[in-house]
Amino acid sequence: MQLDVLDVNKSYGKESILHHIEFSVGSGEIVGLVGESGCGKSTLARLLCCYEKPDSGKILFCGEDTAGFGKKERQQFRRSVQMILQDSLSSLDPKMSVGQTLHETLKYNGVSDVTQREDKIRKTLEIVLLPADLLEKRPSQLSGGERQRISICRALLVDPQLLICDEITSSLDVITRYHLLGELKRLNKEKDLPMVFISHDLKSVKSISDRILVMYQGRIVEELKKEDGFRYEHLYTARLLESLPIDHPSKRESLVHNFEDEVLTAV
Ligand SMILES: Nc1ncnc2c1ncn2[C@@H]1O[C@H](COP(=O)(O)OP(=O)(O)OP(=O)(O)O)[C@@H](O)[C@H]1O
Repeated sequence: MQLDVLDVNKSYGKESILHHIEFSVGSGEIVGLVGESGCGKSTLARLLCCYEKPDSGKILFCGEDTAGFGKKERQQFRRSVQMILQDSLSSLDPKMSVGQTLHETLKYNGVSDVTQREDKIRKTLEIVLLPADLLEKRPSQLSGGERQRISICRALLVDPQLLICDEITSSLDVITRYHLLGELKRLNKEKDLPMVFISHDLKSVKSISDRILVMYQGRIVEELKKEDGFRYEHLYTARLLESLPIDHPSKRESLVHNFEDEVLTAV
């Protein structure tokens, strides 16, 4: 898998949102994307998934220009590039049990055999560490963390080549958040699955990413690399890092560090 974003620009009406965006995601890489609210992260995510088109510039998926995709190619692309959103409750059908939703996903993607579907769902639930009895429940009967794992499970069912995660941990408590990050990192290692990980939470982004792109007012202003200890030079990045909320008491703080260490040492 190779995703190349080449000089992408995007406006809504007269408002220019993205300016000369350029980056690549290679096989097995996790690329973090951070920036203050409104800087264009979700807009970029929608472009990456082909839900919207850039005004100019190109997005190449495995060397193919996504703008040139016909209906069939776009369908195949949407299967290959799965987006997981923050609000997992609204992305799951409230009238369907979790099991029905997962079966529908596989049916839609051409798996007509029920036994095959059951087998795949069971194996994928194991990956996200969820028990099979959750399949009977409706989304409203699950915790936020369980719903988020179901969203990840649904995305994984179709064997994606790239995951785009947009603020998927922000509504979770700190323990569930770091468990999920650990699972995503494990998946990345086991399946060589590349990800674009968008978040306001720099701690989460640093714990999971190989590289971090820093966005400011629709531009990528800096790229931080894990091998350089995510060293930054831009004043804006310093402000982003320094304005991290430290609103938990010291015991909670040390728990966060322990979980971070766990995530980092488990991989
Ligand atoms: N469909 C749209 N039509 C018009 N303007 C839009 C549309 N979608 C986003 N915008 C504007 O584009 C800008 C960037 O929005 P975007 O949601 O991409 O930012 P973000 O960095 O993801 O923000 P947040 O971190 O708060 O989610 C905002 O000013 C927003 O109002």
